[in-house]
Amino acid sequence: MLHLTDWILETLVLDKTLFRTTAVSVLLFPLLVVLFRLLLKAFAFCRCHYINSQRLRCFPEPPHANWLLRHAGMVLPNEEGLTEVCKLVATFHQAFLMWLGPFLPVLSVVHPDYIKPIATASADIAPKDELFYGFLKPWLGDGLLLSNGKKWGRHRRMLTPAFHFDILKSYMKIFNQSTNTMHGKWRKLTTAGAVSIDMFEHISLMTLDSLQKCVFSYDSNCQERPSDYIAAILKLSSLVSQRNHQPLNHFDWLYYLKADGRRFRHACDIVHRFTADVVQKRRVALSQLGQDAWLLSKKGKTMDFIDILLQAKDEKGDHLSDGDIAAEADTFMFEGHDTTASGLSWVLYNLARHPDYQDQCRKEIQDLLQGREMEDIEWEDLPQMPFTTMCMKESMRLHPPVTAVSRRCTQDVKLPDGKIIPKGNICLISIFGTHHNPDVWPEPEVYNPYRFDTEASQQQSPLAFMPFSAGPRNCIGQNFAMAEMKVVLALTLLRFRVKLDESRAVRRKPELILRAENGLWLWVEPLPAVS
Ligand code: HEM
Repeated sequence: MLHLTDWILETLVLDKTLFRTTAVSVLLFPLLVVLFRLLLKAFAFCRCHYINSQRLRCFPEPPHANWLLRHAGMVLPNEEGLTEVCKLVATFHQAFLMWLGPFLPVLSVVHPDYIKPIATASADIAPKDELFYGFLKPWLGDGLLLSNGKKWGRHRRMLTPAFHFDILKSYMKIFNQSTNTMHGKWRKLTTAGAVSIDMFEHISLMTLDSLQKCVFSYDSNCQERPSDYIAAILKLSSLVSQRNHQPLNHFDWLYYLKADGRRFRHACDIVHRFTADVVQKRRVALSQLGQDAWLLSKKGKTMDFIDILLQAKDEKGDHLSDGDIAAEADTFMFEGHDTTASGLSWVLYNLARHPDYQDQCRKEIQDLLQGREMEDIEWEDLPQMPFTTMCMKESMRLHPPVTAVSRRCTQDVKLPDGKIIPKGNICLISIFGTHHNPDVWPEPEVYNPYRFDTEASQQQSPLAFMPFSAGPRNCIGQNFAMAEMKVVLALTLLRFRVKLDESRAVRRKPELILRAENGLWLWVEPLPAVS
């Protein structure tokens, strides 16, 4: 009996041990598999990284800041950072490789010959890289700026007619009106004489006002009284710029826990609600009236972007969805306001630094408008201000509103000297670097509008000057922007003189667009009307 009990106990103990051993091995096996897979992945990653690093060795590298961070933090988004870029470009005339930490190489390209194969490659071979634009996604969705592949191609074809000259022509009245509103404010501010004004603040509001009218036919009167929608766009632009420079906030889960993340969500909601509302109401009107009656109702009125996008059709005759139209409208509002405001603020700054050129522009515009009853700039006037246009271009060379665009090569890209950019790498097409490259533009820091006279321009590579980028993904709004900038600049110089405010140092600040730290302040002095 005793013997039997012992046997049972022994068996039980044995079974328990066996059970434990089996349980451990059942758990251990998948763990080992996972570990093995991770090891394989790490090995594959190291191998790829090694091969990629070897292939990238043909590109020169500036000295590392330290062995771990390598070049990270070497080019900061401030005045010193831009000075550093100029030094790098003066040393490496075509391209240079920088490592943002041990594993992320970024090839900066600063010469037209090197830029050509990347910028003109098909949008599939050199798509946009998300690293620099990712934070805009919750706001702009799959609009033209952020989409890639087939969707981008279809939308680009459908949206191109929206920027046809016939359409842009009808926006001239809006550009004149919005400028007049801004100047009305300046007149009030300068009743007692010249005052110092932050160009960015005033001009950004004015470009937003214009865009809201061109995109939605909506007059929020935002230049004179606060508008929730416009405040939300300004908030979103500044939050995205801040987030770019705060590495911890790059993690979505952390960012949206913080106050800034919540502010971002709230501002996105305001913007999306406004856009969706306009699109929906317009869609209802179109379906209630029918295409023909709806078009008839628009006769004699300005067709805004929403109207044009509602009618846009692809090759199969399919229309854009409401969501697609909203994303494109939000993209135009974002991409069109700060860029144009930056271009305008910097040209006024450059003309304030060069009063002789400012006078020459003013004379050109006075001659153009001489004897006219209305002080309006007409569509036909735009080609009639060659010197003013040269000054604008030279300003966008020296202070490009967008300083760089990024691409990720999905195939090896061959450069003219035989070097290869290996597939998978990020290329930063440095617009600022190219515009400041002494090999491309002698004495690059000198503001000289004559670089853009007809003869000199013909001798330059078309990629030496590319404020609007180049190739298939260039700026779709460049003619819109040039027309608006010419109207605003011409009317401003006609009515005001701008001078440097020596008490406030101007320090450049490359964010999503090129700004000035603490604003760009100029003295604005009203001019007597010329009869
Ligand atoms: C001075 C003013 C402007 C400058 C300097 C400028 C510059 C640029 C640049 C450099 C790009 C290329 C971005 C990239 O490749 O990552 C771009 C793209 C774009 N721009 Fe502009 N822009 C200006 C005004 C405008 C305006 C007024 C609009 C619309 C109303 C606009 C709409 C767009 C859109 C939708 C894209 C994306 C195009 C695509 O990827 O197919 N831009 N812009």
